[in-house]
Amino acid sequence: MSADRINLLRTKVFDKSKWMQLPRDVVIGHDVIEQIPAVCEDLALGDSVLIVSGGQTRDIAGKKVEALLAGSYDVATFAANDGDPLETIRKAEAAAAEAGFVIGVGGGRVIDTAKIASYNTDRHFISVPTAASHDGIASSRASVPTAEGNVSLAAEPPIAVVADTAVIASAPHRLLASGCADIIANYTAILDWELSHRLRGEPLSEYALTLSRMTAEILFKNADLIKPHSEESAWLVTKALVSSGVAMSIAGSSRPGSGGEHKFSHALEKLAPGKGLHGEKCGIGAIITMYLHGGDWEGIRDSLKKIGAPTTPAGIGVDDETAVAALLAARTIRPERFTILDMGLTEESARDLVKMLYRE
Ligand SMILES: NC(=O)C1=CN([C@@H]2O[C@H](COP(=O)(O)OP(=O)(O)OC[C@H]3O[C@@H](n4cnc5c(N)ncnc54)[C@H](O)[C@@H]3O)[C@@H](O)[C@H]2O)C=CC1
Ligand SMILES: O=C(CO)COP(=O)(O)O
Ligand SMILES: [Zn+2]
Repeated sequence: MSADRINLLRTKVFDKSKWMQLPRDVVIGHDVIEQIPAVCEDLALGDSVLIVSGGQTRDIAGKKVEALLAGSYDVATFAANDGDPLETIRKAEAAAAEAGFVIGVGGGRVIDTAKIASYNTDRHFISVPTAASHDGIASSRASVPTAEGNVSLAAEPPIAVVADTAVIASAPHRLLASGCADIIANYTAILDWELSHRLRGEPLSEYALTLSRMTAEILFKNADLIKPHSEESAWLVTKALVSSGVAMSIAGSSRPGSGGEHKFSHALEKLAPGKGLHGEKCGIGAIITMYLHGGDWEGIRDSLKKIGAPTTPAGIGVDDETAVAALLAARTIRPERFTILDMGLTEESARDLVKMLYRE
């Protein structure tokens, strides 16, 4: 190797720098919500806390967290309502600026609101999921709906995750199944990432990719064990969701967990707002994108079925024509994120795919 080439490689190696932020304390298990005061004390985050939760999730666990901390901290609360997400985030930021640290208690929307507000006000954030419905529990990204479709924003990765399996197992099974589908979608997200790497030279993180794939594999292999209202299932899925979020934090983007199937899901959210949960739509999308990649699409469909997640647009109250429109509109969502759906899918093919792959 010439001296010039060696110097070039050296420069490349020494120029490289990356900052990954990962959770410090991850506490998962039965009744661990009781350990929140100990976690806060261990991390020495300050004297005042903002607890962000939703209308329903405040009753499910938010009030409990408020009561547990009331003796030792100055506690303020914020309700992440169903209104305009950007407006909610702005208000949450104003509230976070008055507190020493932030705790998000709820589903994906609440946790995203709390983690963006924390990031923008430079506050530490603790993630307390009430459902294993999404892999944003531990990630450093937030997915926020806008008029142009969901955008992926930088967000505060949780310094701690406290996931109480008793709370999570009590949630409707649909939420757990949706979280499983969000993880199973990692398979196709990774294939899209590799495609973009080969075709466009997009940088790839081997570690993030491997962790994301391994997480999907563990869940895929254990699909038979995922049962409604079982704490063991809640434990298995929550661990996978944390691991998938860590993969995103390693990558510094949602790439390891979000490809064409997510663009399809975001397009559906625009075309049929409120129909289906996030993970449900991603799982349905992954059936088609896996087929387009030439992979085991039937395996994806069958594991979703086993877990109890929907496998057709009809399963979430969406008609086939809307699914076709979402497949075609996927390319308009985050066009810089190249996926198999950005390779010239025609309307005729989209219609054929929907007819062929979405049969009960
Ligand atoms: N930041 C990231 O990396 C990621 C973010 N997301 C985002 O997360 C959101 C999806 O999260 P979801 O949790 O599916 O939606 P969500 O936050 O809207 O929650 C769905 C419903 O479940 C209810 N719920 C939560 N816990 C419950 C419990 N224990 N019992 C009964 N009901 C309960 C909520 O009140 C809500 O009505 C989307 O906005 C999505 O974009 C999804 C994946 C990754
Ligand atoms: O949902 C995600 C990973 O599961 C990430 O969300 P985005 O598709 O908005 O990046
Ligand atoms: Zn997702």
